[in-house]
Order: sequence, then structure tokens, then C-alpha cells
Amino acid sequence: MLRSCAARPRTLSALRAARGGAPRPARDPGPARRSFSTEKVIHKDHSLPNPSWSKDLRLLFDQFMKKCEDGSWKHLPSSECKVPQRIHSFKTYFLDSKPVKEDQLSQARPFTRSYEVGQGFEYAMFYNEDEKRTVCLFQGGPYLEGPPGFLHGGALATMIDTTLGVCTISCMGLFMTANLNINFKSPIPLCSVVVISSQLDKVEGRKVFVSCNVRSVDEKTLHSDATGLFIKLDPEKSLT
Ligand SMILES: CCCCCCCC/C=C\CCCCCCCC(=O)SCCNC(=O)CCNC(=O)[C@H](O)C(C)(C)COP(=O)(O)OP(=O)(O)OC[C@H]1O[C@@H](n2cnc3c(N)ncnc32)[C@H](O)[C@@H]1OP(=O)(O)O
Repeated sequence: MLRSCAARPRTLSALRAARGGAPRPARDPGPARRSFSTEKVIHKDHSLPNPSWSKDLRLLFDQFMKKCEDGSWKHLPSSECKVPQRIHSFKTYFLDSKPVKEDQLSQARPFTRSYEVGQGFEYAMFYNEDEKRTVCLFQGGPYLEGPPGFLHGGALATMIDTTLGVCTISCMGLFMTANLNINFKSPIPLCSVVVISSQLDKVEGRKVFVSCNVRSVDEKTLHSDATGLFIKLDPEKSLT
């Protein structure tokens, strides 16, 4: 089974094996989560079309890839392994002296990239540097159900948080969400596609103010609108 991410051992048993210790039998990762192993790894970009994508999602993806041709928009790749440098600086500056246990940390995955294909968050992000805008094309899978047949509000909040978080990409430094205000206006049918259009509104010192709306593919339904406040992390301050 080919797995993504850098070719470094990803699990504690792999770390042990790499050091010649007896590997522990792999734990069953459970049905809904991808099982990660240390066989040959390749870098997998989860923001590219896969068989679980609906026609709507593919069409929108193709439209946005076309917008990228003149360089005004950029498709943002997305794998389950995090951006090593950013993680390194985050861990160097901000994780306090009591690091999270190694075996737990080695199992860490971005929440939105840890479901089996098609069952959770299927999405692609595009960024426009000049307009300071991020667009997320999102299809919420069957494991994200809230009210019967509709998307869970927390799943939408997750994608709003992530999309707004990416909006801070043009500002230097690492940011964390300090405040998220979400209005849920119209429920989102499960497995349907929505467009999260976000923008950077203003920057005041370490504070970045962002906002977005969430619309149906035909733009006729406003599902949600939200504002967010992201704070640039101060290396002089411990997070915890
Ligand atoms: C994201 C980092 C990851 C690194 C690696 C990323 C790889 C990237 C890859 C792919 C993109 C994916 C993107 C995902 C995005 C997800 C984002 C999240 O879900 S983050 C998790 C949830 N958020 C928390 O757990 C924060 C908990 N809160 C804190 O840690 C602190 O409160 C923090 C850092 C936010 C601020 O603490 P202070 O001490 O640095 O700053 P103070 O002095 O308190 O506030 C500064 C100013 O902001 C105002 N402020 C702070 N919180 C406020 C609030 N809730 N409402 C209004 N104003 C607030 C204050 O009043 C102050 O304003 P005045 O300078 O005096 O004008």
C-alpha cells in the first residue's frame, strides 16, 4: 500500500524497527480512519479529484484550475503530512517543555485529512494573493452527518476555520484562531458541494480579521456566513 508523506518512519513501531527493536503489532486504526504504514511512501495530494468527487465538485475544480492559468489564482496542494518547516517552527517556539507523547504525536494527522476517501472532508483550496482571498470547494461526506441527511455544523465550522486560517497565509508568521463567529442560515444536504469564499479584511498588529460566506454551487442559497480573528503567535509567549 503506498502511503503519502516524507520517507521517514511515521509510527513508533517503525521508529523501533528503524533502531533494530522488535516492532509492536500494528493497532487496528478503525474503519473510518486511514491506516498509515511505513512501506514505500509517496507524497499524495488529497486536493486533487478522486472517484468520490461529485460532478459538481469536479466542474468547480476545473473552473478554478482554469483561473490559475494566468497566475491570478493558485491551487493549494494538501496532504495528510503537515508542512515540515511550519510544524518545526510551531514545535520549536510554541510547544512547551512537556511535549505530547511521541507515539501520540507520530499518529497526528490534520483532522480534515484523516478520513477514508469520500467519507469525510473532500475539498480543494485556491488562493488569490492580490485579492487576499481564499476559496474552498467542499463536499462533506457521509461520516460528517449532523441532523439526519444534513452536514454537522461542527464539520462546516472546521472547514470555515481551516479556510479562514489559510487566509492568513500572506501574513508572515504562524497564526491561531482566537475567535470564530458563525451564522448557520440554511442546512447543507449531506454529500452536497458548497463554496466557502473568504477574504482577509484587516490587520491590526498581531490581529488578522477575516470573513467568509458559504454558498451552494448555483449560488442561490446562502448556507452560512462567518467572521474570524486570528492572532499571530508571539515566540516570547508560551501557548499553554
Ligand atoms: C494554526 C497553527 C498551526 C501550525 C502549523 C500549521 C500548518 C499549516 C497547514 C495548513 C493550514 C491549516 C490551518 C488550520 C487552522 C486551524 C486554526 C485552529 O484551529 S487553531 C486552534 C484553535 N485555537 C486555539 O487553540 C488558540 C487558543 N488561544 C491562544 O492560544 C491565545 O489566546 C492566542 C495565541 C490566540 C492569543 O494569545 P496571545 O497571548 O498571543 O495574545 P493576547 O495578548 O491574548 O491577544 C492579542 C490581542 O488579540 C486580542 N484577542 C485575543 N483573543 C481575542 C478574542 N477571542 N476576541 C477578541 N480579541 C481577542 C487581545 O485583546 C489583544 O488585543 P490588543 O493587542 O490588546 O488590542
